[in-house]
Formats: sequence, C-alpha cells, structure tokens
Amino acid sequence: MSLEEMKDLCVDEKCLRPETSEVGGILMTKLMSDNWDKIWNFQARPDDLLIATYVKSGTTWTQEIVDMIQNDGDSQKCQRASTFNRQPFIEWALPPLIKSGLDLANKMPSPRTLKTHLPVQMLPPSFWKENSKIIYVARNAKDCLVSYYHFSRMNKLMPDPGSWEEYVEMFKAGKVLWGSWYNHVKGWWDAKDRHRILYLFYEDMKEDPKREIQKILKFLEKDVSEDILNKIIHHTSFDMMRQNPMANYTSLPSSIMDHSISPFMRRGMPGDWKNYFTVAQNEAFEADYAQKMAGSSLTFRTEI
Ligand SMILES: Nc1ncnc2c1ncn2[C@@H]1O[C@H](COP(=O)(O)OS(=O)(=O)O)[C@@H](OP(=O)(O)O)[C@H]1O
Repeated sequence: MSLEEMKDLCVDEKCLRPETSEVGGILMTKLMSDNWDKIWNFQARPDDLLIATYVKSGTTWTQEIVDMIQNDGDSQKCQRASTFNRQPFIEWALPPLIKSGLDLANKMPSPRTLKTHLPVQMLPPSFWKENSKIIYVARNAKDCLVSYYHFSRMNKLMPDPGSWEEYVEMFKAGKVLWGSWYNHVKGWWDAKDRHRILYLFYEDMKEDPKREIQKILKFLEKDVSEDILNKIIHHTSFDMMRQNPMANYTSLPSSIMDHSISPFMRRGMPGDWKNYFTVAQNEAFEADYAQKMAGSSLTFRTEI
C-alpha cells in the first residue's frame, strides 16, 4: 500500500480509540473480537515462522533481525515494505480499507513470517498441529508498561490509556489489549518445553545482540558469515531502526500514529521505567508482581 493510499485511510472516528470487548477473558478491539472465529481457524503452515510477544517487548526488532537473516544481510531487500506488510500481524483487523493481518497472511506465499501478540491459550491451534517454529520475546514488566503507555498515547488505534496512575493499575489488572502481561509471559514460558519455541529476552538482546542473533540463526538452522552477521547487528541497532521508515512506523499517517506525542522508537533501553515510577508506585508494583509471579521459574532483569 502506498503512502498516498495510507494517508486517506482510517481517519474515520470509528476506528480511532476503538471500542473493546473480551474474548476468553482477554481484552481485544471489537474488530478483533468480531473477527475471532476467523482468527482462531487461521491455517498455519509447517514452514511458517511466528514471532510471538506481549505488546512492546521487542517484536519489531526481532522482525527486522529475522528479515535480515532471511535476506542474507541485504538491507535493501528489507526496505521492500513496512514491517506490518512484510510480516503479517495475524489477529489485527481494521476497517475494510486496510487489509487485515489474516488476509495478508492468507495471500502470502510460503515461507511466511508472521507476528502475534496472542496469549498462548488463544493461539490458533493449527500452529501446534503444523509444528511451526515460534520465536517468543519477553521484556520485563515495568519497561513494557512504560512503553505500552506511551504507545497508547501516540497510537489512536489503541484505547485511550488515561493518566499514568490509571494506566499502571490497568496494566497490573490485565485490563489492556491482549490481557495480562504476567499470564502471557508465564503461559508461553510453560509452553516452550512442549513445542518448537525459542524463548528470548529483550534485555539479553540489548546486552549482547550478537549472542542473541546467533541463537536465532541456530533456531532457524541458518549459517551466515561474520560479515553478514555484523551487517545484521548494525542494521537492527536501535539507532539504525529509528531512522528506517520501513521499520519505525512513520509510514502510517499521523492521524493514526502521532510520533510527535511519542515516537514508536522511543528509548529502546532497559531501566527506563525508573524515569516514570514513583518510589511508592514501584513498591506497590513489586509486591503485586511477587504474588502474580509466585511459583514460576521465569525471572527478568529490570536493568542491565
Ligand atoms: N533495535 C531496537 N533496539 C532496542 N529497542 C528497540 C529496537 N527496535 C524497537 N525497540 C523498542 O521496542 C519497543 C517496541 O516494541 P514492539 O516492537 O514489541 O512494539 S509492538 O508491540 O509491536 O507495537 C519500543 O520500546 P520503548 O523505546 O521502550 O518504547 C522500541 O523503542
């Protein structure tokens, strides 16, 4: 879709700050829940690669890394389209003028790379049946929350986040699109030993991108030269992606995503939560976190 076509789209009040409803206890936009039967019955293919994340956990970064790997480090090829057109976001549906993720995916020749934010129990069952490979990326809750809050302010296709104080409580209660962060990261963590899932952490990617890209290469059974590996690291750095219109979401009109409110590529840094949480908010968050994560072997770093 050209930028000119994009500019005419979705300025309709109905799709901005959308209505929400729940499916299986998970908050979704009404367009997604209306489309739920089609999403649930989505037909995965054995050679699909799915990038699954909770919102704001490093999805776009991982999408770019995977595309660079699949294109042998050719950054020009990775400029062929915006992230969301290269790798369909399967459950995302918008009014008819913009193609839904499902439509894009169904028309795409194999091998496909797809994106989802669905919690593990909501993943279309064909992914398990076809044994498709899945990369799951998790990010610590506090940085996720901060990123999600700013994203909801700038992206009019998300419900209004309200004030920072209100948003912190909504996030803790899981009353945000795609539901509870806590259940999401734990659910996928438990699934990783039963399926072909590579479970990565945003903080590890930031600490040592080379090491984490090598894990992805191994998982994809792909070998690249040191020169190509360095190209992938360079092209997918925060600074490069921030300037890349095919990865930074600036191809969407400002009536949808207003980067002057907060850019999509905002900070890209573990520990940014310290600039937002008050001491009291942090203490309350930690106490609630300990309860919600009790009994799980999953641990996160909140700074590196
Ligand atoms: N290359 C690279 N390096 C480090 N960090 C990066 C990179 N690319 C994206 N980001 C940061 O990831 C956050 C966006 O997350 P997602 O891509 O998962 O967003 S989305 O859920 O798909 O909308 C968002 O985080 P915040 O900056 O904390 O808001 C992006 O800045």
